[in-house]
Amino acid sequence: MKYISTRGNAPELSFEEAMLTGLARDGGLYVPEAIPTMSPEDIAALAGLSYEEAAFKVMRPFVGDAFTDEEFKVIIARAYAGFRHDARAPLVQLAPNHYLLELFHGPTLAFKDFAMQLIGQLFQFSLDRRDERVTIVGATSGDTGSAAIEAFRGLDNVDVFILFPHGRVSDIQRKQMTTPDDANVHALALDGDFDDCQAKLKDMFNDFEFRDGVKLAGVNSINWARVLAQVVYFFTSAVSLGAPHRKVSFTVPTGNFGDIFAGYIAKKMGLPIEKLVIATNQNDILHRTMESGAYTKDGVTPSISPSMDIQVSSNFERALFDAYGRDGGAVAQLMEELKDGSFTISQGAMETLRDHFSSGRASEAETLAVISEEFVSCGEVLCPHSAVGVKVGKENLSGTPMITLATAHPAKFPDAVEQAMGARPVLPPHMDDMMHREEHVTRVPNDLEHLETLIKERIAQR
Ligand SMILES: Cc1ncc(COP(=O)(O)O)c(C=O)c1O
Ligand SMILES: N[C@@H](CCOP(=O)(O)O)C(=O)O
Repeated sequence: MKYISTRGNAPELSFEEAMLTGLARDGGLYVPEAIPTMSPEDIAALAGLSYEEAAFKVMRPFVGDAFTDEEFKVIIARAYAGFRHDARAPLVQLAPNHYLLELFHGPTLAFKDFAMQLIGQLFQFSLDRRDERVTIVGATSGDTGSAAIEAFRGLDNVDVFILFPHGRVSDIQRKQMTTPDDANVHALALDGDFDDCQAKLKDMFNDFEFRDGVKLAGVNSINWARVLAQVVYFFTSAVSLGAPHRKVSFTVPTGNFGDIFAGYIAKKMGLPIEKLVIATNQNDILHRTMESGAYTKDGVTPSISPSMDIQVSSNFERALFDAYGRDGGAVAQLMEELKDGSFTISQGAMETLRDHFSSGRASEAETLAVISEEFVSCGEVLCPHSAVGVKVGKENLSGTPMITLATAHPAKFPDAVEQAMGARPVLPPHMDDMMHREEHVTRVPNDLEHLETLIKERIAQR
């Protein structure tokens, strides 16, 4: 299995190399050269397996010879051992034909744990075997950061620097990132929004002297392994509702487009998915793009679903790559145009995108209303991101079962939930003293040179 860049001008890599490399050297994102498929019989055979067993079967073909079967099984087992629900990703019913996939039972209470816990194990295995060390820099709008810190804290051969937008994450999200006191964890509060954090991260990858000097690695969904791990729960949830004999649809609260892209990969692998619905908050660039064919940046407005406050949606590039017939030159051209704020997608590519994806948006008032309605109607307390999904999912109900992804635990966003339903959700016991823990954080300007210098100094001190 080889991995190629969406911009067509970087070396082809193995799974392990692509995982440790992060961004391709031409600025693109790695994708498999070909998507392995599963037959209806293969998919049917997932029924009754544990989450870990299903994960092995779904991901194995992508991994090639990087790990033996036994090694990969041990890695998967360790990754999910810390989840607080036996099913890992339980499905609950909200209404006739509408289901909620709870993805917040991992250690940091968001869907990011599914991939990050696995990546943490994969990195440890690879780095130990190669006797190497890396510097991970991550950009976060709130959830990726804490998941990465949890997965890599305390390791000798990894430093983790997390850039988060100062003042634009919830208090709990910030505390999750700033209270670990491990020497290899560095929380950096950047003066800017998430797009600034992600842009700086990509600038670091494109500065080859810095990148090679610190051995930069990425654990955002830039990293293919992140996307791959997220493919699994599309299979397990669909199979539990009757796939491959019955089609299902998914609605995915979307920001950086990694999660819904994982659903698209599941579909390409053979999972019978009728619709993949992109659900956006008021930062609705993806919804506007699906309607108009023009991807136009419009500034980020802070919302009550802060993890989705994104305008430059990194993984959309992977979808464009396929929609343009895997023409890396065409994608590179669009990304060049985006530097001036927008690009227009060709009619043919838009038709391909619309074959797979539809979209919707939820305003702040609609998000709050859904939190309250679902609590009253079925007792489910939604986080604001999941509520955006449920609102859009409801609008797309048909004869096909709809699975909406619940991407975070409501207790990560107590203010919004309290505003909606008048009560504050409770943190799980392992986090209940979170607000009283001491914070370790450095405020940083939105400046590449400053950030690179700081990172080099911190590494030198270790
Ligand atoms: C809670 C939550 N929901 C939804 C999203 C959006 O997911 P994606 O960026 O994969 O589109 C994020 C951020 O990634 C998130 O943290
Ligand atoms: N919402 C994310 C943004 C980064 O997304 P990623 O999937 O590329 O890591 C967050 O919570 O940080």
